[in-house]
Amino acid sequence: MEPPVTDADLAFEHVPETDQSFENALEKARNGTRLTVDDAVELFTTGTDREGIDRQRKERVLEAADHRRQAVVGDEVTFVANLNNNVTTACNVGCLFCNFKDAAHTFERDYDGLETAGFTKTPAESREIVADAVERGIYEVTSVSGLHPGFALDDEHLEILEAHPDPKAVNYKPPATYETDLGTYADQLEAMSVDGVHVHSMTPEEGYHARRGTDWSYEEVYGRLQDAGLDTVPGTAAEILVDEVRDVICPGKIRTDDWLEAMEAAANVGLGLTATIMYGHVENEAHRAMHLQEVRDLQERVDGAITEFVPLSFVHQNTPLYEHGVVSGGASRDEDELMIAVSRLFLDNIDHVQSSWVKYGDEGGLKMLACGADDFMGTILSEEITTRAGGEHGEFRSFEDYVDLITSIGRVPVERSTDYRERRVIDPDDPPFGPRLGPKADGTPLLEDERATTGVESIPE
Ligand SMILES: C[S@@+](CC[C@H](N)C(=O)[O-])C[C@H]1O[C@@H](n2cnc3c(N)ncnc32)[C@H](O)[C@@H]1O
Ligand SMILES: Nc1c(NC[C@H](O)[C@H](O)[C@H](O)CO)[nH]c(=O)[nH]c1=O
Ligand SMILES: N[C@@H](Cc1ccc(O)cc1)C(=O)O
Ligand code: SF4
Repeated sequence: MEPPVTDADLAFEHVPETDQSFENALEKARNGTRLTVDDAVELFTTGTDREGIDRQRKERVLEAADHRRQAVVGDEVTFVANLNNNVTTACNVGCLFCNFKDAAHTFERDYDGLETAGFTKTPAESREIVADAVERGIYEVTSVSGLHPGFALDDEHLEILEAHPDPKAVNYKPPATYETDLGTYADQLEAMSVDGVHVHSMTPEEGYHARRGTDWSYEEVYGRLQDAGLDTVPGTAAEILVDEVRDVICPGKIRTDDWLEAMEAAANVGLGLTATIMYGHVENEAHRAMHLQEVRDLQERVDGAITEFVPLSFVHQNTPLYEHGVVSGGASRDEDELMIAVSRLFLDNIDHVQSSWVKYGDEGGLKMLACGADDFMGTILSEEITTRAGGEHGEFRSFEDYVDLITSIGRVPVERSTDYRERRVIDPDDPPFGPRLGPKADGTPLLEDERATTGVESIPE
């Protein structure tokens, strides 16, 4: 066997070295001049002229980002009443940062090994889960899944894959090979479209899977998905948009150019987008800055279709990267704060920066709202990706939790739709707080149910 790669072995072409100074970069950030990659590197590192993070300089970066947030979006902190309904954990892509996946062969009918800990849902099961949640008042379903070899876009795609001369080469096995029939992407999207609920699904990696073995363009694919009920696309699978980093953490995944092409195509057919970065593993500050540049450029090309930027702090505990000793942990709190702040300052064409309580917890999440973030994610009801990687911040936040948390830092709680077009300011003195924007949202609180009882933190004083 090959010896494991370690931090020390990673000789990247891109390193955090610049001709810029920290003070110049900060001055530009404060006066609103568009930042360059070098400026961002200076801010991320709090100056390449010094080793480690300089706390005083860091505070000045955070303050500049907090001012910018105030100028762009004011004091409102938004969140959405949503549900995560991921369809399957079966995936053979093998990303080394991921513990959401389970080897696809463990889902086959004739597999006789240990029962898989993962799941596959039929379209009918998905529909029931979404219908229950809509009944409780949610109005968005986020659905991201493993790349199950039996998953195809629609019946026509299935026929093409069936006729393929080398199905293995296109990561295809007939759905009948598997214990549970998950239907097609179109079936799942149609099933989840209950009562006009907003369906946020089909990352660029899933978009790629939905066209494998065909000559369809991403426009064709996203157009068909939209017809089946897709409303917006989560910009995950971005990880770090620099191929030398992808080569280490996700060699089986689509490359940077493919990710950008898929996002642009989704926007071209009229779908809204979010964008993410998954940071805190092997990448350095130059990679983070280059990623921000890719996202800012993409936002120009798609004419503002990206509604929010979501920094996802790498959760290391149960992942191959950590278990194989490639990394010794995730991002530090200082790095998390700087990630949010530099995102706010660099991405001058994206209005909203999300603070993820799944990744940072309540206390950490509130801190991020003072470092440039203005959105606090959603109620989600269920969470598998972070939890399976070892995250411990739970799977649910109620509207009561949100109102308590947001008012505790003197900001204004606002319920929003996924695309931010609908907003409702919540009066903290007038409970119950909702949700109220959904088809069945009559203001009744979304109470915690048995699926969502793990690890919900108490609200900080
Ligand atoms: C688990 S995948 C599911 C969708 C699809 N398989 C894909 O890769 O796009 C969604 C995203 O979760 C994030 N993710 C996975 N494992 C993570 C971890 N350990 N820490 C933080 N984020 C993680 C990654 O950014 C990944 O793109
Ligand atoms: N940040 C995470 C999300 N974000 C999704 C949001 O809840 C919402 O769907 C989005 O803001 C739509 O605009 N979801 C997760 O499951 N985990 C996260 O860490
Ligand atoms: N589900 C992803 C996060 C995510 C989903 C949708 C988004 O729009 C943004 C982020 C995770 O847990 O890592
Ligand atoms: S991140 Fe997505 S593609 Fe990669 S292994 Fe996990 S589920 Fe599969």
